[in-house]
Amino acid sequence: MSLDPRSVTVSEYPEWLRAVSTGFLMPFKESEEEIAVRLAHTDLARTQGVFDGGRCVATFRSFAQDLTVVGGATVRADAISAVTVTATHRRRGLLSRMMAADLAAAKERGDVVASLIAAEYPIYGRYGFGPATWTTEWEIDVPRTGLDPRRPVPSQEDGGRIDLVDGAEVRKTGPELHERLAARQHGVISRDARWWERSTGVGVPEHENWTEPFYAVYRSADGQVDGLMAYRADTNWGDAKQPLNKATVTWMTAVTPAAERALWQFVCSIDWITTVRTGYRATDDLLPLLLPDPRAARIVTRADWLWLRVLDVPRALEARTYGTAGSLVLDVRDGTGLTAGRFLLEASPAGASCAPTTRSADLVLDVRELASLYLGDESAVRLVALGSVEEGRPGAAASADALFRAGRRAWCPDIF
Ligand SMILES: CC(=O)SCCNC(=O)CCNC(=O)[C@H](O)C(C)(C)COP(=O)(O)OP(=O)(O)OC[C@H]1O[C@@H](n2cnc3c(N)ncnc32)[C@H](O)[C@@H]1OP(=O)(O)O
Repeated sequence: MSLDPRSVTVSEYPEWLRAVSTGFLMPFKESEEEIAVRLAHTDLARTQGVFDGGRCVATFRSFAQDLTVVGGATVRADAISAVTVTATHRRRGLLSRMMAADLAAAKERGDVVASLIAAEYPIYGRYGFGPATWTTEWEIDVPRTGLDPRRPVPSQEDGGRIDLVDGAEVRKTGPELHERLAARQHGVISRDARWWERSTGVGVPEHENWTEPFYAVYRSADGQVDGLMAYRADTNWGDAKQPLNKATVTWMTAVTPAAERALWQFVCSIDWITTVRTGYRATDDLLPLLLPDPRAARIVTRADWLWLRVLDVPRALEARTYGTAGSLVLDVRDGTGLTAGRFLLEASPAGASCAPTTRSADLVLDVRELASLYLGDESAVRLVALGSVEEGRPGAAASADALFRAGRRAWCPDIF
């Protein structure tokens, strides 16, 4: 029997969902109601499966996403998720076929990039994806921070205030705050209403054992919500009756340095809390330097995060802004032919134009290296040193870095 990827029907969807669980090595526990909720949020035309007899043995889905690029504009991304091939059917090319079908449809639709969070580093480079953002998690040894436990937070001079709020308040104020973050932070992706619901316990399946976090909101002196933090705490006490509780931040959004400072110092000031785990943050997060002793924050995770695949070089490069004015000829190699070609980029801090050219190339690179350069998070000079980008003109990589690099690192706060 031929094993061909195809879109999944409504009646096949529960079996498809079971296969996703199997692929991710998780028991399948979804109730009929939970399956119906998931189905209502799934575009079956973009949900692929491979069936062997009655059994689903491969899964893949994509959905529309907006990605903030350098300068604050957004591009439409083909967000890829739920990629699995059951162990019995692996390494027969099923992922490659599902990926090819999805990327071709995304190109046809006019999506500018494709995006995903890679389970393992070696999987997606062959399809033209490259790591475009990185993430870092810290663990803070609170007694070592140098923060004075006798003082209130935020400090009286700040004028802002922190309040604990409930999930309904988070659903009300969170989306606008995220929009403000997206307008200033490249690498941020759109969140739909369901993200806010699930993050506050609405519609979370019982078997996920969700527990309500604490939500802290920071309001500036003029009453504007500039930051939100969700955290949970454990109940660890030492043998000598000392509190040794750990707070784990599940997510934190702040759009001003004052909000960032106040929320981090707040969570580090809660009585009993001796350890704070920050969750996945921007690699250049202000956090360590907001503490009197930054070494109190120890890096526990540093890893690639959002991977991109450029589908339309001119539109991708025209959407972002650049650090300086200049031009660059990029010879982009793309094994699939989706967006190969030689392009002249004429860039400036105000914007750019990009079009096919016959001029000689300044840089020769694969489309996956372009993905890593796209949000300014990788250095062309470094990629030349690694042998993965070739200079057609001496000094072209340094010129590319002057154009592409941004003042702050790219950061994607979400997983999908
Ligand atoms: C966005 C997301 O959802 S990330 C989640 C990805 N899913 C998982 O990690 C779940 C567990 N793993 C799996 O389900 C599968 O092994 C998959 C989806 C990673 C790969 O599916 P397969 O059908 O086996 O891949 P396929 O046969 O198309 O392989 C294509 C190529 O990638 C290579 N490849 C596939 N998976 C891996 C891997 N994990 N590590 C290294 N190489 C890999 C194959 O060797 C093959 O190489 P070749 O073209 O040189 O011959």
